[in-house]
Amino acid sequence: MTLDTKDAPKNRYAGAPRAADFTIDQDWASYSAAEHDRWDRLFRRQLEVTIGRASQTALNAMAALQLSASGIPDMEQLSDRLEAITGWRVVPVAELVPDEVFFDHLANRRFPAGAFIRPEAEFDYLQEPDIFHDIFGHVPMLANPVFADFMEAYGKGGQRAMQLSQLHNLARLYWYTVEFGLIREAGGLRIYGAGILSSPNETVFALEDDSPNRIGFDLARIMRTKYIIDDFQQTYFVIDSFEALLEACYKDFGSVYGDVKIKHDLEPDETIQTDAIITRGTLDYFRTKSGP
Ligand SMILES: C[C@H](O)[C@H](O)C1=Nc2c(nc(N)[nH]c2=O)NC1
Ligand SMILES: [Fe+3]
Repeated sequence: MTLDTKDAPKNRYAGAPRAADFTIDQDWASYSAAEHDRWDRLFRRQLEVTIGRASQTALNAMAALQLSASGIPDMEQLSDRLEAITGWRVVPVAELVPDEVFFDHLANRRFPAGAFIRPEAEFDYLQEPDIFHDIFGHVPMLANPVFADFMEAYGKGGQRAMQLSQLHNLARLYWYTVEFGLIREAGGLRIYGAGILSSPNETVFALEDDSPNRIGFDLARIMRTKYIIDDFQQTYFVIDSFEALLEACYKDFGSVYGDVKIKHDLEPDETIQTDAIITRGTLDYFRTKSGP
């Protein structure tokens, strides 16, 4: 078994022929033994750290979708299992797609997943979403009917937000829920955000470190809150249930955008009077990071 040779392209799908909707052929047979082995090691490590920390919804869905350490999933076969549960399919793309393309796929219950797997050199951390982040992090939540409705509604909301040029506000909702969301469950706070679920260190940090704030979900507050893209989050927002999240998003966003537009943006570590503070963070991690 040969590990990635150093001159292996970082993303061998980068030049793949793509359709108008940016989808490509996953060409599952072209994955190397080294790539399948990397999936298996990522999967085993992450499953171990997510047990007891991930939302029960996500863990149940992993079993229902037969996600396992048996090599990189074939998105067609995985989609057939997912579609039978919530009507969603996973479509292969080479890399990040333009926002309007992303929203159109979500609005049609298609989740664009990167077909490439991170190179060995980026085993622990990579910036853009690869197949492990997209399938281990995002797909299980799409097997939950309520969350599946929320993601479709988000796709439709995205197209409108672009017309109203308030996409940055909606992208913050995606960031603080779909990517970095926490939920209150019987056993305490649990994780449903894909960006956390696919990161071994942030899975522990998000629930157990004293540094970050943990604040009750508030739609307009979230739309005003800037976020960090290259480190742990300084603030996590907590929903009471996926039903409550969906309910909150059935509001007319037009009026919410109006409110948000006239108020100033909030820093990622800021807390305000109206916050439902669950844990007030020490922010120590960030203070030490940014030097004495
Ligand atoms: C829209 C969303 O907020 C974000 O900007 C995007 N995410 C993604 C994207 N494209 C892919 N493939 N995966 C994403 O997660 N394009 C845009
Ligand atoms: Fe993601």
